[in-house]
Amino acid sequence: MSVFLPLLDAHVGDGALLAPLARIGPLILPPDFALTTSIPKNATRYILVDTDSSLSMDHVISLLDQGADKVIVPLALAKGLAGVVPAHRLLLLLDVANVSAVSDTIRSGVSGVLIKTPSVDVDFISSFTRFFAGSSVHVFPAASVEPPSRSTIRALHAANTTLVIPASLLTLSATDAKQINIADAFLANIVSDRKDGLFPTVVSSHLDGGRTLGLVYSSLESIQESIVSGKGVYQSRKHGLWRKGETSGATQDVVRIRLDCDADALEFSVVQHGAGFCHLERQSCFGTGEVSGLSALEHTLKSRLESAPEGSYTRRLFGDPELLRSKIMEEADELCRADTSEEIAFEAADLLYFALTRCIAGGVYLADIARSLDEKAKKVTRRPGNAKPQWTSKLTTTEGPAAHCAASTSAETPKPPTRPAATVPASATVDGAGDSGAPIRMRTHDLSATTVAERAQLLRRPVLKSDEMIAKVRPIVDDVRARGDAALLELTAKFDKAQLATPVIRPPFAPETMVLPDDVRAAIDVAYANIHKFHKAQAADTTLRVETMPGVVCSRFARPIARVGLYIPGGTAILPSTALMLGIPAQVAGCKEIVLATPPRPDGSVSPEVMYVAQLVGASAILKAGGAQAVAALAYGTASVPKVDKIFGPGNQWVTAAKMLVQNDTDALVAIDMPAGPSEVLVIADHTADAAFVAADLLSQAEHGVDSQVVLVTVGLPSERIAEIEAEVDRQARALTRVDIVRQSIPKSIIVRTGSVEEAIAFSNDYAPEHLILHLENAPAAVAAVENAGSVFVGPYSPESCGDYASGTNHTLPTNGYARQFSGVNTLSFQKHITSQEVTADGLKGLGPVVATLADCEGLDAHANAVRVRLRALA
Ligand SMILES: NC(=O)c1ccc[n+]([C@@H]2O[C@H](COP(=O)([O-])OP(=O)(O)OC[C@H]3O[C@@H](n4cnc5c(N)ncnc54)[C@H](O)[C@@H]3O)[C@@H](O)[C@H]2O)c1
Ligand SMILES: N[C@H](CO)Cc1c[nH]c[nH+]1
Repeated sequence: MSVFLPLLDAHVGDGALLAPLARIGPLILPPDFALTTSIPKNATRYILVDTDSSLSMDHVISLLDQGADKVIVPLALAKGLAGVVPAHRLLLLLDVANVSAVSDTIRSGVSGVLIKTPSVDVDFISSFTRFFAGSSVHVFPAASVEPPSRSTIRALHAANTTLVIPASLLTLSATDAKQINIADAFLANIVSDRKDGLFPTVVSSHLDGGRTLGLVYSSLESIQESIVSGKGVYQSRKHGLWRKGETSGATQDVVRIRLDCDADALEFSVVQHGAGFCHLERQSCFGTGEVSGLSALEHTLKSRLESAPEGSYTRRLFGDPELLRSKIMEEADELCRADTSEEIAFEAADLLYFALTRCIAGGVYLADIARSLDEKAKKVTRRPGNAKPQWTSKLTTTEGPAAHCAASTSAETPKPPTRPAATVPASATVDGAGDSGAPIRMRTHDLSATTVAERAQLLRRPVLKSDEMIAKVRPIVDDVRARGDAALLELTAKFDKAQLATPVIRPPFAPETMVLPDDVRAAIDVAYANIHKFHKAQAADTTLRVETMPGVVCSRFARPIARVGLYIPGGTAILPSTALMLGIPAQVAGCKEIVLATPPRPDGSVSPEVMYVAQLVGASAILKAGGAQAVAALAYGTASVPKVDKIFGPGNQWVTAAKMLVQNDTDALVAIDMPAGPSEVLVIADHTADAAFVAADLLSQAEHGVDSQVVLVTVGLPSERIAEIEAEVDRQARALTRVDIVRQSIPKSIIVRTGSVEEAIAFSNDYAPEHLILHLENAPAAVAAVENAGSVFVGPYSPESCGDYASGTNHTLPTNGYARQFSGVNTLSFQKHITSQEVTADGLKGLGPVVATLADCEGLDAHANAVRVRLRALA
């Protein structure tokens, strides 16, 4: 049981308390601060969801999934969560007045309670702990503004309760009338049964599964210093204070300090550096201290990475990632085929050797793997755990088209691993082999039979609520804002699995980073030319001048936005086309700083296609980061990332929410292009439509992401024709490399039956699609009725793909119904307009009295005076 629990909030000063507190027990944190990277990795986190919080049950569960150890929730939430979340992860937040109102069901569904009381009255508190026999009871005197005394902490502990102390009452300095030193609080209960007053202290190795390293002694002074410094400091019975490793270099990082059950001995869990803990230069004072098994392998691999002898096989593996990959696959296969227990152990050992080599090469150690396992064990939401199709299919090596760019790269060029291959299973073959799942179907609705409410429901998109997403991205944005590059690099390692030395690269970009097959380069060049031509024609490069009255000339002229950030998504697909669509108008508009941000691949590189486009559009920097962290870095700038004035580009919900968040922060002083979201298309089809064309158009958007939505609006089509289109969707979908994504997006999509072109267009105008495709007998005539759409594709030979890549129009378009009020990205999005006016003396004689009268009317004398003082001078 902890001696006390600190309650922290996002305003915990400079954060100096965090690491020392994390060494001595769990931290209580508010939800928006709980998962930020400034919380030490070794911290045990209890998240306090206060009574006035609007957090949903799903959100609370997601906090546990993301690694919170426990959540402390009010009664209303506890009622829903008890039985859903394991009791040992759930604590109940209660006001002392409501203690007796807690039902037995709730009591058995939680492992403890945090009770808010006005003050600390130990007798009173003891009287109600019986309601929670067998549970942990934490007491929070919410109104208290004075620090607790050590005797209060002791008394509460004796009553089997733990005191909660807000961070504002805790200090690293000496205890005074306003704050208590954290070591004083931690040691409030400690008693020595020795004459010299010291405490026996067991030192164990955090990395070697808690192996005992030795026995030492601690004093109050040494413990205090260890808590604050995080280094192993003890009390030598002969020489006084002993800072371990001060002379030998064998220092220790303290991960955790614990008191034993009767508070007369301690355990220090440490990471030992140098020759070892023992003065005989051994790991442990008990035995020779030689490590074996996985720890021994880790030691060997680490030293091989630093300096492997010539001819070492491990050295060859570190230098040849392809060989290492093949060996991992081979050994995994052999392990699955092994029969006897001996064979299984033998093959598993081989697999672990290659797997650990992969980890060490990537800077990952056993402790990181253990941490990841622990994090996974904390997840409350379980996945079905089905194998990805390429591992269940008999045909395991089908290469999807995504492999094309890399596959056709010349032999000398290192083959860039294409991200889609890693995240999207290349599962299906053209005949759909390997996938015998249910038909891939949309839901059909007849517009004439729907109520007003049902119609409104059809117009909605299947996206998460933006306020929930904003709450999720806020800690990431705050972290990058506070810690700049350090946070950016950590988040990139976390979410994109790339270990970078620096997040930014600047031109000239190395030619070997842009090596492309000839056909890909030529296609990019044609797309560049078309998009450039169309966007150049949009540039506002002449000054508008209008003489509104004699002698009063008003003008308007455009200037480029100086610094722009262009987000190029990279989670599930590489999108050089988006780099073209954002980079070209920025270049045409004359923006001086063009920062292109995109998530790096796990090896830290950016795809050669995106690199090539970056060079074509004259990017001044490439930020190798994705998600909310990239958006935050662009908005606030870091030591290496230039701050920008406007952020453009599509992205997943993390990107979109972060854009919305920074846009609303006046400190960031940053604009965004539009609230873009998951891709969507609405296709209107009549009797002239080709079923295969229609199906292909629907799927071209459905493959973008699981949250993409596609809508088919039919005009007077009988059921058999609709069935024909549905069969085409199913057949074509099974042939796609991204069939797994389509399987999730298509069922969320709809077919809407209408009786006329007018009815169909009216529905489309209400839906305001990002893309509108017209498969109509007289498609060009229908365009006149289109009121709301991002971009329109007219007639059977205008697939949306042309606009996505190369016809010349832009593909960064408003989604989620925003086409009602936003245009797609265009050259003017990168410019701002300045107005000016020049009024002659005669002009002022005519206009001045009008202005003065209006200023008088508003009671703004100084405004009127600015005119009258001149009119008097002219009189
Ligand atoms: N409207 C358009 O013009 C257009 C064009 C192209 C793509 N898109 C859309 O862009 C999106 C691209 O999404 P994507 O995921 O492939 O790439 P992305 O680059 O938008 O997102 C990847 C990043 O998301 C972050 N992320 C992922 N999971 C996270 C988590 N759990 N916590 C915190 N951060 C997390 C990571 O930092 C990662 O780098 C799709 O929805 C697609 O439909 C839209
Ligand atoms: N269809 C996307 C816009 O919604 C853009 C895109 C990129 N690559 C292919 N298509």
